[in-house]
Amino acid sequence: MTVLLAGDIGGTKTILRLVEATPSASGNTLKSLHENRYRSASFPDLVPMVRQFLAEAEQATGKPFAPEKACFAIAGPVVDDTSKLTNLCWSLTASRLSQELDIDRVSLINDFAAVGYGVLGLEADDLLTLQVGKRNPHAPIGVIGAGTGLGQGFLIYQEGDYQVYGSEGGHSDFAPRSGIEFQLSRYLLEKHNIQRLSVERVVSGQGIVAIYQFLRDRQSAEESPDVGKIVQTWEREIGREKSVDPAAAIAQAALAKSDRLSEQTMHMFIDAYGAEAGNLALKLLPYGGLYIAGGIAPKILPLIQDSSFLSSLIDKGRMLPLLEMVPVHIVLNPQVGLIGAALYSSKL
Ligand SMILES: Nc1ncnc2c1ncn2[C@@H]1O[C@H](COP(=O)(O)OP(=O)(O)OP(=O)(O)O)[C@@H](O)[C@H]1O
Repeated sequence: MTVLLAGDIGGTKTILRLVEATPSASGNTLKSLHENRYRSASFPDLVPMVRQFLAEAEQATGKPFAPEKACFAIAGPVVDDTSKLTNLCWSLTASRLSQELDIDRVSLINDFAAVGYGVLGLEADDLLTLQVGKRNPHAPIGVIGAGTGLGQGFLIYQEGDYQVYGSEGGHSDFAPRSGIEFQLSRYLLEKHNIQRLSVERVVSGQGIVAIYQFLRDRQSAEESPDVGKIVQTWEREIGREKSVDPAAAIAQAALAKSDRLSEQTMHMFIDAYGAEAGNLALKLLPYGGLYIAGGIAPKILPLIQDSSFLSSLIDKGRMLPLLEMVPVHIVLNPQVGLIGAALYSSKL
């Protein structure tokens, strides 16, 4: 039996989990021992957070823990086991963490690579299937997920096992497909005074707000006082810590069908999200499955199921019959990255 430490480190929150790994016929059986979540910005570095977590775990269970292996999934690029987090002033290297935390083997992986490992460890209940398709067990698997940003990754079957690859696909160009999407693209280029538009600026939480502002500014529908107030508060707080979450407010108003502008916003967002998932599918032909992860999809499930998500995903002209064969699943388990980090650490 081995004690592992898994972490999912985001710009906003970090979740840490202690896991017991027991060898079994199918590899390792993992059992969660203790878990906690922390506000990332409340700590100057990961080391004091892990020390506090281990002390809390000891207090809660009455026994001390000394993990032998650890894997941290990080929202940002990881190069040579080193990462500088995008939205935090943390600079992490596996060797320093190993030394300061006294953990033999430590690995840092990109958060979307962790989601990639995690999809291999999901149960049927963790998924909602949008399209059954025609699954090929050894074909590539694609992973895409809108949250604070837009993550993309993929898995390729090699030598009897899937190898997982992160990517920076969320930073590829937004490809408008209709008059209104071209107008949105021009609006954002001019607004931010930029030369090119990443798809992440549209397909993410910030994208929901950006689409809302675009539709509001062109007076596409009347603004409701409730949602309008939240968006205006957020706009006043630019460059400061935010006290409101306008993407959540817009999505909730759309779900409740209480605000036409929010409904139009979510319709455009979901259309663009589906289209980008389809772009990833065209590049990978992921007959092993296309997994829609990220924090947003499970929160807007009825909208995704009832709207144009799947039709935008497969509607790629002559390629439609190929994309109809791709199994498409929404990942409902928000801890898929943590599951992936635990699985990865068990193999270190
Ligand atoms: N109900 C909701 N509907 C739509 N978007 C939402 C909702 N609640 C939160 N969001 C948006 O989801 C984004 C956060 O996504 P997620 O929960 O996946 O976090 P994350 O990307 O893992 O971030 P981090 O790890 O940095 O905390 C934010 O942009 C937020 O505005």
